Parts: sequence; C-alpha cells; structure tokens
Amino acid sequence: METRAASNPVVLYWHRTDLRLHDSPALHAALSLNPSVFIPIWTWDQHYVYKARVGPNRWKFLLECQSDLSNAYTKLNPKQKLHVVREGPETVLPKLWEHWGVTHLVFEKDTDAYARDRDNEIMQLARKAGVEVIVKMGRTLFDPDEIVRKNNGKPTMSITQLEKAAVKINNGNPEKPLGPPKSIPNPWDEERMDLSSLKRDSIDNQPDLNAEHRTKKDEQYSDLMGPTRDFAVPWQDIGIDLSQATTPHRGGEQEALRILGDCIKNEGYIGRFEKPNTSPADFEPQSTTLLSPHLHFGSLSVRKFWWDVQGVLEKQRKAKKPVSTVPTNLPGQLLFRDMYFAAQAPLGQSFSHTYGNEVARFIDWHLQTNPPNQDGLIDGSYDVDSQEAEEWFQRWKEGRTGFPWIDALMRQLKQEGWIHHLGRHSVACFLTRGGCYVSWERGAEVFEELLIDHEVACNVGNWMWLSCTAFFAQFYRCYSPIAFGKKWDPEGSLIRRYCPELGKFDKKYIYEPWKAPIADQKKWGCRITGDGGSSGSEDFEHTYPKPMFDFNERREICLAGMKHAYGVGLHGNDIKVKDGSWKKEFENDGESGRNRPAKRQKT
Ligand SMILES: Cc1cc2nc3c(=O)[nH]c(=O)nc-3n(C[C@H](O)[C@H](O)[C@H](O)COP(=O)(O)OP(=O)(O)OC[C@H]3O[C@@H](n4cnc5c(N)ncnc54)[C@H](O)[C@@H]3O)c2cc1C
Repeated sequence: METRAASNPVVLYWHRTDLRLHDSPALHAALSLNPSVFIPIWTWDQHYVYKARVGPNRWKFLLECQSDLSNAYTKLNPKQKLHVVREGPETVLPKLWEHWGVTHLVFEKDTDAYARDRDNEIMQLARKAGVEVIVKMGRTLFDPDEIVRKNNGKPTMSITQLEKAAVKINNGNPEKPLGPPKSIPNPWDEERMDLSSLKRDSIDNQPDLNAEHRTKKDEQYSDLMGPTRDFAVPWQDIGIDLSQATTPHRGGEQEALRILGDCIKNEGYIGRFEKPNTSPADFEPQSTTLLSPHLHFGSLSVRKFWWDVQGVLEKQRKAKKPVSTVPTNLPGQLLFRDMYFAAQAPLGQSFSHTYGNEVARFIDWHLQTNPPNQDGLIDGSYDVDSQEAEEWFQRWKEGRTGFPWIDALMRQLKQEGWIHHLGRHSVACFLTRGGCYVSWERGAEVFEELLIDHEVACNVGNWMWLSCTAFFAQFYRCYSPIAFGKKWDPEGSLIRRYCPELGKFDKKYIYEPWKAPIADQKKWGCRITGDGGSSGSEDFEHTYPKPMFDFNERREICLAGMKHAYGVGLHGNDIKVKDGSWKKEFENDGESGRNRPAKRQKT
C-alpha cells in the first residue's frame, strides 16, 4: 500500500454536471495542477436518488453517460475510470479526502438551488480540513451569477435582458472551448483506493419519490464502493428495472459529439435554423438537434455547441448565404437556456414554485401546491379542490384526454423522454391556461419525471412562460389541440405513430375522431368511447376516449379566468398567497377560472 505523502497534489475531481472530457474548464484546472494522484468520482447522492422525480428513461441516460465517461478515462489510462461512490457528498467527501490524502477538490460550478446550498457546505468542510477547493464555470455560456450582476442584481426575465448583460461580460462572446486531455494521471493503487475501512453514514430513503419504478431489490447503498466493491456505474442495483426504459435516445459524450458533428456538417440546416419553423410533428428524425439531454448531463459542452455553430454561420455569411438570427437561430436557443439559468440563480428554491416567488404571477389554478409543511418544505402535495380537474390532470398525464394531438405528444414523452419544443408548448398550454386550468406545477412535476433533458431552470422557467405565470403575458394567444397540430401535420403522422389505435382513421377525422360516423369507426377498427381507462368495446378491436371536455368552452373559461387573475394582480411572494387569503379574492366570482365546471364535448 502506498502510504507516503504525495509530492504533488492529490486531486479529487468531482463530476456532477459535466460528464465529459472535452471542454471542461474544471477538469482542465484540475489537470493543470499536475497531480501525482488524480481520482475522478461521482457521488451517488441519495437526494437525487430518492427526492427527485426520475423515470427509467433518464436513469438509463445518466448511466450511459457515466459508462461512456468511465470508458473514456480508461482509454487514456488503463488504471483509470469514473469512481462512483455510494453516499451523499456532505458525508462522504470528508471521509474520502482524509482516506486518500486529498489536497485539492475540483468541480464545475452549479447554480441550482439545492446544489448551491450543498456546495457551500462542502466548501466550508473542505476549508476546515485544509483541502483547497477550485470551482470553474462550464455549464452555461456565461456564469449566471455574473449575468445577474450585469443585470443590476435582478433575474433575467427576457432574452433582451440576457443579451444586454452578456454584452457587458465579453462583448457577448462565451469563452472558446478547450480540447480534451491527452493523458490522465493514476489514482492511488488498489489497496489505498479500497474504502472497506470507512464507516458508512445512514441513508435517508424515505419518502422515495421513485418508489413506483423500483420493482427490483434496491442495493445501491449496500457498500460505499457499490455491491461489486469496484466503484462501478450502478447498472444492476438501483432497484429500477431498466428494461422499462423505452427511450431510443442514447447518452454519452461520444454520442453527443456524433450528433453535434452530424448537425454541423449540415451547414444549410444550421445556417437557416429558425425555431418557430421547425415542426413539432417530425420524428425520426426530429426537426431540432435533440442535444438538450446532453447539455443537461454535460456530455456536451454548451460552449463547443455555440462555437461550432458560429463557425458555420460565419462561413455562410462569407459565402453570402442567408443566415437566421438571434433569438430564433441556434445561438438564440442557447441564450434562452442561459436566460433561465440566470433567472433561477438569484431566486434559489423559490423559483421552482409560485409560493414565495416574486416573479410568478398568482393564478387561481386548480390543484394548487400545498404551502410549506411543518419542516418549512414544499413537499409536492397539492390541494384537490376539484375531482374533475384531478381527472383531467390524470388523463393528460396518461395521454388519454381524447384530443389525439395532445395524447400523441404525452405518449411520445412517456415512451421517449423527449418532445419538440412546440409540442411542449401545446401540452403545457392545454393543461394550464388553454384547457384544464390546472397549476403549472403539476405539469412541471410530470415533465421532471419523464424528460431525459429535465433541467430545473429550463423546465420551471418554460412552464411559467407557457402558463403566462412569468416571462410571457399574452394569455389570449392559445394553442388549439386541433388546429395547431393540423397546421404542421395534416396527415396526422405523429398521431398515427403514438396513438396507433387511430392509425386507420381518415385524415379528415384524425384530429377530431369523435366526429367520425360510427360506421367509419367500425370500418377503421376503433370505437370512440369512454375515458380511455376501460378495456374496450364489443365488436371493436380498439377504443379511443371521447374528448374530456368541450375545448372551445374551456378556452373561454380559461381566458376569463386569466383576465380576472391578472386583474387581481397577486404574485407568489404576496402575503395573501402565503397565508391562503387569496381565495377570498376569487370566491363567488363568476369569472374565476376555478369556479366553472365544464360541459362534456358534444359528440
Ligand atoms: C413546458 C416546457 C418545459 C421544458 N423543459 C425543459 C427542460 O427541462 N430542459 C430543457 O433543456 N429544456 C426544456 N424546455 C425547452 C425546450 O423545449 C428544449 O430545450 C428543446 O425542445 C430541446 O430540444 P433540442 O435539443 O432539439 O433543442 P434545439 O432547438 O436544437 O435547441 C438547442 C438547445 O438550446 C436549448 N434550448 C432551446 N430552447 C430552449 C428553451 N425554450 N429553454 C431553454 N433552453 C432551450 C436547449 O439546450 C437545446 O438543446 C422546455 C420547454 C417547455 C415549453
């Protein structure tokens, strides 16, 4: 066993939001220390395992990213890999830096609310232990805290604010990407790496928000080094049957660079990319890059994405070809991402809910999130003020609203973990201000579980945008679950793919199957009946639900409700929102979106 003190730094490199080797400023800083011992780790944190909603698709994507990174390390140095350590960082890191004689802890900066509190605690512990901490930004184009400072200390609530702040940093130019390392130093020898002598801390696994997916034995915390005692990526032991993961999208740095490379080769596509002109109905291939899950896990550097695209745009300009501009072009999309990070950064936890959130308008939605519990935590429970709204919410979540465009998108989301941005617009508008009048927080939770690209800042920010809670206020602009899909996909290909029971319907009825004569329904083998929860109908091979309400009527109710709520003018940090007296402002009010039940759609 190597016991001597290392002559050069012993560096613990903590991977979190950066599952890559290319363009990682933190990794670059770590390797620049010229370590004699270098240990790349991932702490398998029980907070994310049990307290964040994650479905099988995103677990699989994460494990693919970790395996790919681990292999990349091994390729550079056969003694190296990603060491997955099974405990939360607050308890395990102090044990590791003592056991391994760590001199430096290096990681990428993370401005998410939970991460910021955690990192502050870790930095204090490190300081006490005499471990030097190096933190580098690399997750976004610009440091969100820096953007906020340049935006007069305020969250960025528009792309213009973001752009103006960015110009003050480096004339709007992110740093140029760094190459991947050419070599990686060794970790300690096997004996010193062994953690058998360390005491385990207890793991709080209750409540387990992912219990419904955990159908196998949960052994992920049986040993600090994992059940096979080799720091392996936890493919076998998280208790979730990964054969339930149905996404066709693959994780890992190699895959991310392949997708980016293919996009970049298609110079016309990059040059003319305009988000509003990309179709939400396209699949195999989709009309946008589908790089969001890679940006989320850091298997792709956002700065590389930005500069590779800029290279193509520059070439196109020189060739005098038409080039699309911010904010609809690809750099514009990446700026939107930065905008949401810099909106969240100064608001912390309060950004994720309406309660206590200064930028969130208060709307009297159905199924409002309950206020903080005795421990001061918003625990995700909600007030079922209307059984009807609860039923709509469940039907929306399960893709059985009876509106094929909405159901196809929700089923695509569940199967694949990704839907196009305008598809997200459609389903989010439908659940909130353009149909169900259900709280955006319910929708954000479903997306949190199902999306493979789930990113707190972007998910919450976009839900607030779509529900006209913040960022956007034109609530009279509403997505029709019929006309909008039809405009993009008159043949109904997306519906036929994800609602195969409607596959034989004529395009005349594919968006409104309840209008098809019963003889045609028979001919096409699918009866439009019930709520999609029951098992079928005699004489018919398949059934598909009737629409759960009259959309036009609901649109009017929602519009009146939004107008009224805007008139009342409360925000999430208003005392009336905090003490529950907001209800008085909406009681007995005919215009309130909550007070009017729906008629069933005439069929
Ligand atoms: C209700 C709702 C929830 C959303 N939740 C998430 C989420 O959890 N995580 C997430 O990354 N995106 C989220 N988005 C934003 C957007 O839909 C996705 O980023 C985009 O569809 C990803 O596909 P793409 O990689 O092909 O995007 P492209 O069009 O190819 O854009 C390139 C990149 O720009 C970024 N980007 C593009 N649009 C946005 C946007 N509106 N907001 C933030 N970043 C953007 C993404 O990182 C994306 O990968 C949400 C949008 C809505 C309406």
